[in-house]
Amino acid sequence: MNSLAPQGGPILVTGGQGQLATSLVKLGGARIHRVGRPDFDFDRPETLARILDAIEPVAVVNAAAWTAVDLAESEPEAAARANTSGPAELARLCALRDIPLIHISTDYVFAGNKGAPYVETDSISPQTVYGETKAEGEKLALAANPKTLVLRTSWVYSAHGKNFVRTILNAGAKNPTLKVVGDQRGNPTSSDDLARAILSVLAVMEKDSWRDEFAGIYHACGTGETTWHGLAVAALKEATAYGQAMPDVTAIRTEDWPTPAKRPAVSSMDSAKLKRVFGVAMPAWEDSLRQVVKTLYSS
Ligand SMILES: NC(=O)C1=CN([C@@H]2O[C@H](COP(=O)(O)OP(=O)(O)OC[C@H]3O[C@@H](n4cnc5c(N)ncnc54)[C@H](OP(=O)(O)O)[C@@H]3O)[C@@H](O)[C@H]2O)C=CC1
Ligand SMILES: Cc1cn([C@H]2C[C@H](O)[C@@H](COP(=O)(O)OP(=O)(O)O[C@H]3O[C@@H](C)C(=O)[C@@H](O)[C@H]3O)O2)c(=O)[nH]c1=O
Repeated sequence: MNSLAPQGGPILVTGGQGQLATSLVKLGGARIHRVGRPDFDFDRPETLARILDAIEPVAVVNAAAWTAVDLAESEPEAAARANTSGPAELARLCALRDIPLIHISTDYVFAGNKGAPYVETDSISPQTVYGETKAEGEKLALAANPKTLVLRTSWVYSAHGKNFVRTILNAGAKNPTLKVVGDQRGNPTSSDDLARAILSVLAVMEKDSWRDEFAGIYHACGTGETTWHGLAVAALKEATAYGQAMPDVTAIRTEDWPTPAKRPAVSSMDSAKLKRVFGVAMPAWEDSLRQVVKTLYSS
């Protein structure tokens, strides 16, 4: 993978203490300038221009989002400010300043019934408020700034922040039995891998200068697919190397774990375009999971 040249202007990363923003800070070096609330707040759109003008970035990565999938069902306006109108305004302000924008989106824009990994040209059909607000955000960001790349990722986990892997490891440490949905499939993605991919994309964009064909949608998720049950079992097995007891993990059906938001059944995505255009290959999710579990138990 390409790495970002140490010289060059600042890269603005939104998303505060979130998973991806934290990985970008950890891996991106001195050029990464992370912002979060209250300084940069999609609920207060006037903060956006203020930050852009204070930092004068050469590129922006928007890793800020409303990611509470179930809560979005009852708080659609707040979710839309973070995922739709906020990113649209950010894209508009970037366009006025001729700044490329990498905007992060999700597999939950898809219905989950294709029966094969989704490619970028497949039609979207979000089933949740979170998915709808992200889908609208993609569309408006692409329309507002001709230098927008939308990177759709999925099932993001890391040693920091709130994510399914950490939730399951905590639950497994306390309970001898767990129940996890085994009929939803997707591609687990390490936030460190996603950060490395984004840094490589930025490096190519800088080295080659902007080309119009860079703009558009890309899928960027861990290689290989599994179920939430498969991910839970793999994480818990890795943790046994660090003295954790292995609980009994039962695979259940979606209807046996009722949630306000209806998640897609199979939302796997094909990341081949990212490799084709930027030379970026996403690592196998099992290898990255091993690293994350190691980090969690060594810290
Ligand atoms: N997590 C996942 O499983 C997946 C995530 N994605 C996408 O990847 C991107 C990064 O996700 P991830 O790092 O996991 O998310 P996190 O939930 O870890 O972090 C998101 C951050 O966004 C910030 N934020 C939330 N609302 C607002 C707002 N109104 N204004 C400004 N900032 C806000 C918060 O930062 P603070 O409060 O610190 O300012 C929060 O820490 C998002 O676009 C998400 O939709 C896609 C697929 C899967
Ligand atoms: C914690 C837990 C969850 N589940 C189920 C609920 C749900 O169907 C599935 C996933 O759980 P979560 O709610 O943790 O994951 P969820 O919030 O749906 O994760 C999603 O987040 C957003 C931000 C994205 O963009 C998606 O790519 C995806 O990562 O697992 C169990 O079956 N057992 C459990 O113990």
